[in-house]
Amino acid sequence: MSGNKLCFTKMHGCGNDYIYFNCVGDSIENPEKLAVRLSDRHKGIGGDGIVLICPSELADAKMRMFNIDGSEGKMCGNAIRCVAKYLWDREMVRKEEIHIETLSGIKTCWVHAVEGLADTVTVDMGSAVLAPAKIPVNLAGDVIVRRNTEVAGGIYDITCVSMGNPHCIVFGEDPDGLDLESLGPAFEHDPLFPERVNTEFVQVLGPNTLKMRVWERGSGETMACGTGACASAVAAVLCGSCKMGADIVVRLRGGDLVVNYTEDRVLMAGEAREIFEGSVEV
Ligand SMILES: N[C@H](CCC[C@H](N)C(=O)O)C(=O)O
Repeated sequence: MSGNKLCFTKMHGCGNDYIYFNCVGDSIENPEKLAVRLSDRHKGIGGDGIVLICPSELADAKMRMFNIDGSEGKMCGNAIRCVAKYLWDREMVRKEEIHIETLSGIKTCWVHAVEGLADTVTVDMGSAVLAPAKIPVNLAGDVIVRRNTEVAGGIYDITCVSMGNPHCIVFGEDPDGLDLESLGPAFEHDPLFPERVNTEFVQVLGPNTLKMRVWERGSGETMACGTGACASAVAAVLCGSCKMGADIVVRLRGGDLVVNYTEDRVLMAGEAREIFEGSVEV
């Protein structure tokens, strides 16, 4: 540890909680290592990873996020809503549209405020990417939709979508009955996915309503995954269970997200919550 103290803000979106650092003034050395140490729920602050809010020459701010294992995610749906809230609440950015640079491009956020503070945020998550090579997944074909595949030590019908990060969606019965501790890593580390994968286990509850559990690449099971909710909604439309252009409610362990998938973009809306601030020796 360098011995200096850094201020942080603990925030979550549907229970997907991260430790946020305002790097507009400070830079952080070795965020990969910091993510591992501070995410520990017993010896650290506790969280699904860390998020750096950095200056950007292309947008209002730049978001970098690191999973519990220190790997950097290219996009994070729950975190980007919290970054928009952070910028709005502190009057760092008070605009109708807030543009945030990520490793998967610049995303646009719209803040919905209650008594002057951001309550929910809508994000234009960009287009869903379906080409296997761009997800990436080592399977042939134009798209992977309910493809019967040998993976994770069994045979599953999988659908693969990228929302700037890789997702594998498995439809079935109530996911609460699944042993994610063994199933999750088996998918995450299957050689089918050269960059590993986030895996969503989804039950169709009714028209435009899904129930989802997720095993995240680099973080394990989380209470919610924004990009995963988007990928699951896209997959459900591709499989004919949900309608393109409809508001699809994705029920996650930590709360609900609403996703609207059209040909050219995926919109996601959900809560963004600030829990506490603190300082930590880094
Ligand atoms: N574990 C993901 C990043 C976090 C995504 C998730 N927390 C979200 O809200 O989108 C990855 O390595 O691709």
